[in-house]
Amino acid sequence: MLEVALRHRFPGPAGFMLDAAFTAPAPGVTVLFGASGSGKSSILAAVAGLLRPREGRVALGGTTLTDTAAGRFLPPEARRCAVVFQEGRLFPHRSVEGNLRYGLRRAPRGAEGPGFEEVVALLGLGPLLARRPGLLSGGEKQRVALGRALLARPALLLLDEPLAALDMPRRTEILPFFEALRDAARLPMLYVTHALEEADRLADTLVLLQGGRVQAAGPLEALTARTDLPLLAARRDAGVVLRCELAGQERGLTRLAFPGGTLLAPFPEGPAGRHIRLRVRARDVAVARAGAPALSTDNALPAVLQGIEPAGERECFLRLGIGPSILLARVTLDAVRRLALRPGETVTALINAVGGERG
Ligand SMILES: Nc1ncnc2c1ncn2[C@@H]1O[C@H](COP(=O)(O)OP(=O)(O)OP(=O)(O)O)[C@@H](O)[C@H]1O
Repeated sequence: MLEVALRHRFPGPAGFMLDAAFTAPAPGVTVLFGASGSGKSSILAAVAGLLRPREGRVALGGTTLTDTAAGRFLPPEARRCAVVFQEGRLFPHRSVEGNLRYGLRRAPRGAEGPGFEEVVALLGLGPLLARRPGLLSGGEKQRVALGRALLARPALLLLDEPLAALDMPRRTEILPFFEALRDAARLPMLYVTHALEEADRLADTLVLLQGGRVQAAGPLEALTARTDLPLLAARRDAGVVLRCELAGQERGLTRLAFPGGTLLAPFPEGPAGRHIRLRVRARDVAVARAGAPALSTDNALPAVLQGIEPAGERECFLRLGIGPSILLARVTLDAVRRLALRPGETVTALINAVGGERG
């Protein structure tokens, strides 16, 4: 378990007030998500020991890193936290291998963790070992920085917008490595981002921050199914993240199985059983009365209308239960009236998965 509770006012007449607390399972990826200036990096700095909060407690597993009430503040170098920043901060005069071996030398004696070969294979660094950082792309640099951090065998990996300096193609290229790391390393990670796509793909736990406070924290899927959190629900791409398994091809589309049903989507083919996450946007879901004629949508699933929740003046979210899974549909109040929808009844959920994004 990672426990964070901080109260800190930065100096200055209108000094920013951080007043944030959350707990998250460890190992696991905890994503701090919020707009610029919401306090994400300050929390990371406090966890790393780079910021000494006025009041607060930070603990990981059985180890208390900060406890101001007890006068405890472990210095950064005693925390076994490795940090990866936006720009990898590699040693320019050392080769990739030299940078990685530097990480290995920093590993505490007896600390468990992946070995050199394992990290090189996990992050695809083999062909780069002899190169100097100056000759690497931004994405390659970040993979090396990640490898170096891993080899120091940290108890906690802190990632401060590690993809923010990369363009979209590079991000797409490197995200699978972060996913592989999440799945392979039994390591707690605290990941700062303001990109929802990264949260969708990597988070086990999501912590939503606004103005230095935690708006909500909890499992990713549960938070994306809430309609009362403007940080998520007011977005154009508001919707639920479903954990799916690839289950073969059909009619030129990929079958994605999730608890309670399956969806067909134009998703890249992959080995059956592979786990993926799919964001099903609320505006890509509509409802029809059960037994309605087939439409152009590829997916029509029976669903229980669990609730009708406000979304602005003229629209609302329909909460749809499909087995144990929840989907949201964003529809007009007029549609609710026309169909005379009532919570508790069974409807047909029409899901246009074309717009759903891979995650
Ligand atoms: N050392 C400092 N002294 C004074 N104010 C600070 C200091 N560090 C951060 N702040 C202020 O605290 C607030 C939160 O900053 P922080 O960097 O934690 O936000 P963030 O969510 O990580 O933003 P970004 O996504 O832009 O990095 C900002 O208003 C910032 O100006």
